[in-house]
Amino acid sequence: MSQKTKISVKNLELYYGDNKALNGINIDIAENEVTAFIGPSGCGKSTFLRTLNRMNDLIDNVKITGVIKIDGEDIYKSDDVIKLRTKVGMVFQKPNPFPMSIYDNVAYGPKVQGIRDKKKLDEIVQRSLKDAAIWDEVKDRLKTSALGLSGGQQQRVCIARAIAMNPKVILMDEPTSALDPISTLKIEELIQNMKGKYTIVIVTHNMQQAARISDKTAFFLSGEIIEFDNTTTIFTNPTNKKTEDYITGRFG
Ligand SMILES: Nc1ncnc2c1ncn2[C@@H]1O[C@H](COP(=O)(O)OP(=O)(O)OP(=O)(O)O)[C@@H](O)[C@H]1O
Repeated sequence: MSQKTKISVKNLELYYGDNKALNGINIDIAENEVTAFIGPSGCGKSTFLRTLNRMNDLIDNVKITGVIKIDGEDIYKSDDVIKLRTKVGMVFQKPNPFPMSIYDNVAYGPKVQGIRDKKKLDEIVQRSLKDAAIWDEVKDRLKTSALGLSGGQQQRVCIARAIAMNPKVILMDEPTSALDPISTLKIEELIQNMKGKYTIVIVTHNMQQAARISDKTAFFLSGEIIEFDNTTTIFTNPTNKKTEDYITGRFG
């Protein structure tokens, strides 16, 4: 497994107005691994995840200080947010396919990028749906609406839509919290199969899920990272008493 740093964060602070939501965040996220963020509600996991592709830029009154580098480039120094979001894709809590066909959902991004060749688009759609482990279920109904799929299938189409942009990093904000256990298992298997090819950062409320699928885990509390280590260490032998209290269910 590669240990190269993909995302390096130094002294990150984030304010919503006067409210400090992230405080002194320092973390190096390894390339092609799965990194999980856990912690109680409101501790800043989603806020931090959103800083990694500048989604917080869309919110009024947000102030960010510190440095986030991806592949050594300061992402807040560049004006090209579109390029950043192409490289750093995102999958949300609730499956949010566009109200269009399965094919068009996946081909949408590549078309916006200027790819017009039908054969090339067919290839991208097929590869992305295969990589998202949903090809076999949808290959005979590509032209039907994505909204007609089950929630779990919709979420895999959304993952295919992210993959179609050829990202290097995929951010997932509680991607299974709206899904049933079987769909959750399929997404977890998919995440396992995607690592090695993508750097995946996932926010999850489900500690068993973090333990099952991630290589590294960061435990957040009140806008700070309390502990960050190999997932097995966090769950079996944490250094910090607060981590231990959280993972043993004493609070949160
Ligand atoms: N758009 C926003 N405007 C103002 N404050 C916000 C905004 N989004 C989040 N916050 C605040 O920032 C803090 C961190 O929220 P965040 O959603 O990042 O936490 P979280 O750990 O992801 O929580 P949850 O697990 O419940 O999703 C909270 O106090 C929250 O109220």
